[in-house]
Amino acid sequence: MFLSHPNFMRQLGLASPISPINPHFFTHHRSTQLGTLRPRNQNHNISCFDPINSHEFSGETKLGFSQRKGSDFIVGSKSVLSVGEVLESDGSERHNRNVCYDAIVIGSGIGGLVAATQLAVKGARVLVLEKYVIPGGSSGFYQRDGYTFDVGSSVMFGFSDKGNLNLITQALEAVGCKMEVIPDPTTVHFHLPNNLSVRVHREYSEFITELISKFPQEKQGILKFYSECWKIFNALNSLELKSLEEPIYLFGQFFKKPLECLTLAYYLPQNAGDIARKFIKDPELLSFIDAECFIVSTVNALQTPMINASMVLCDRHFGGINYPVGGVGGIAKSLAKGLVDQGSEILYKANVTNIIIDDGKAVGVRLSDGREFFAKTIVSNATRWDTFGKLLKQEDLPKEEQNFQKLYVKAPSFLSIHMGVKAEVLPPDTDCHHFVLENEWTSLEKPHGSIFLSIPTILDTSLAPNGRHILHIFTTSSIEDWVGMSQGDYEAKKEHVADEIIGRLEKKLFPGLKSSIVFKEVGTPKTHRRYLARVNGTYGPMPRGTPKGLLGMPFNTTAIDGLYCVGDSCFPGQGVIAVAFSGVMCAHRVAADIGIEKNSPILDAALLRLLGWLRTMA
Ligand SMILES: NC(=O)c1ccc[n+]([C@@H]2O[C@H](COP(=O)([O-])OP(=O)(O)OC[C@H]3O[C@@H](n4cnc5c(N)ncnc54)[C@H](O)[C@@H]3O)[C@@H](O)[C@H]2O)c1
Ligand SMILES: CC(C)=CCC/C(C)=C/C=C/C(C)=C/C=C/C(C)=C/C=C/C=C(C)/C=C/C=C(C)/C=C/C=C(\C)CCC=C(C)C
Repeated sequence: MFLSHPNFMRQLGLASPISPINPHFFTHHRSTQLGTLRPRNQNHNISCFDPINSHEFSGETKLGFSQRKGSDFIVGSKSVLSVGEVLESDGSERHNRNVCYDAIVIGSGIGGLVAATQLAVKGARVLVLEKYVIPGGSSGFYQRDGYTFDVGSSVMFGFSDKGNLNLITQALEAVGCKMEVIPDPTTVHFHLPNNLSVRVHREYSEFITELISKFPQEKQGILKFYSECWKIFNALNSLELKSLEEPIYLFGQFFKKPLECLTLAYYLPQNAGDIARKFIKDPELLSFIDAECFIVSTVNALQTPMINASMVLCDRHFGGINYPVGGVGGIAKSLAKGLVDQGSEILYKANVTNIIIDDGKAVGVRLSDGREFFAKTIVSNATRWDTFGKLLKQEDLPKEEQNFQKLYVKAPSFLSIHMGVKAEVLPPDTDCHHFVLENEWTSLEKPHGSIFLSIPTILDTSLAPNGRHILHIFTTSSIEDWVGMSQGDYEAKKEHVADEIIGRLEKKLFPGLKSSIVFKEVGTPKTHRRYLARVNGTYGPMPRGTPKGLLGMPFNTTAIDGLYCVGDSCFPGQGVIAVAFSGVMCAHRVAADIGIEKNSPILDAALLRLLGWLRTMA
């Protein structure tokens, strides 16, 4: 029912229940029968996913890929039956609790995929269970009428070939993949109140010169604030990044890089707005710093952890923002393929409804169709609210989760408009990414107050038909504004709000925009809730008040033995690079717990107690 719903099909990029996003993906699987199980036939020489000329799923015999139960797909190189299942002589499947994986990962967002691939390369047997039909979650893609749209933002941090913080590049490299990227000369072009226009150039000196030219009286303040960010970024960039919950690594880093670790420990409980106020007095410049933080945290600078702010305000100049050729969706596809190449598996259309607990330990999962899978550890890439509110049927929320929910609320979702427009509507030299807040600084955090706009076809023309550009417009929006109305009212409201937002962009940036539209599709928080399986369509946690920097953010372990969380409701929060780091940390902690990385139970217990205590100070 879910799959055949017309909106669902349209969101997926499927014209009808059987027509594919990517023809190669489905055609080959439909041709395979459950009964025609093929022997394992690995081919590790397959090159990485090429999202444009996509044939990566085309060789079902290459990857051991088969259709199951008429509609579900398991991708893996071992066999078409998963390890927890046994084929009976009558052809039926039964589940075998004795055969199990090292880890089951619920969800294939970038957080889940990085955790899974990192574990797989350490030698673990991993099964990823994804509710949707392709990997990536909010970093996925969909195709329509010759356009390839990124589901979420197109601004990719951590995708350079430099330093230690290029976590997307490293995650791909770990599984033998490399994607071609296009350097973005401008991270974002701000269009702000009082006609303040600032371009964040790739070159740090150009950006600083431009900002100082707008606020000459604050030259020293600007230099000091951004230098403080560099101090933190350089400290981060000097560390080997692994689990901060694993004492042998953590103490080892303190021993090897004491100054850098102490720098990070010092800034861990601090927020960017407080530090900016030490050096800057001009209220408009402080509002600009708010906008700088808002675009990556959906809150102002006073609520944005200084470590996170430094990470993004510097990486954009250090490694630069780089866009993957063929679209953001190629990252998840490459990781999923890399996972399979390592001998692990991914099962699509696998909706986990329960985490199975045995004697207080997470031991397996149950799907909506009744199938069960078992593993030594369970990693949830669903949000913490979904994990503890839906997948675990516990009466009492563990104390740690109560604390998390006391400190953090669900960040709003987005209204997103994906459009195809006639190319001539864009003036020459239009930047790829824009942030628009026209009149009042006070509207920054209000629903629909500010507008994000990405035009990825400025960088990669292959994403749209000839003579067309993609405009991906989004603005924060809450689910409360979209529920409790008839379907007709809902559709009318979507059209009305989208028209208003497009009108604002027409006035501010592109005269004639409305009449240049050749394709338009509008998604609301309900769309995000439905297709990303995220409660209220939220894009992660947002501090309820003023946080103590990152101190209150939970890491990956949970109060349930054997259960870990990964993704944006874990340290360090929202963002592809942030969830990639959460995946790296999670894989390291899980690997230590299952004995494939060094561990020390005594130090573990001491560190976990210390971290728990530190969080209570947040
Ligand atoms: N430019 C950018 O930085 C950018 C772009 C896109 C996304 N993002 C970020 O990515 C972050 C989210 O990444 P993430 O890895 O935490 O998660 P995600 O929401 O992207 O992916 C979670 C995946 O888990 C699946 N899932 C959830 N519940 C499930 C269940 N019960 N059974 C099976 N599958 C289930 C979903 O279908 C989804 O594919 C967001 O914070 C967003 O900021 C950032
Ligand atoms: C443990 C203890 C207690 C202590 C110790 C000390 C130490 C050693 C520490 C350490 C630490 C660390 C390592 C940390 C780390 C961190 C990190 C890595 C972080 C990161 C972060 C990131 C982020 C936040 C990101 C984000 C991003 C985003 C969100 C993005 C988005 C985008 C967008 C939306 C775009 C826009 C668009 C337009 C404008 C159009």
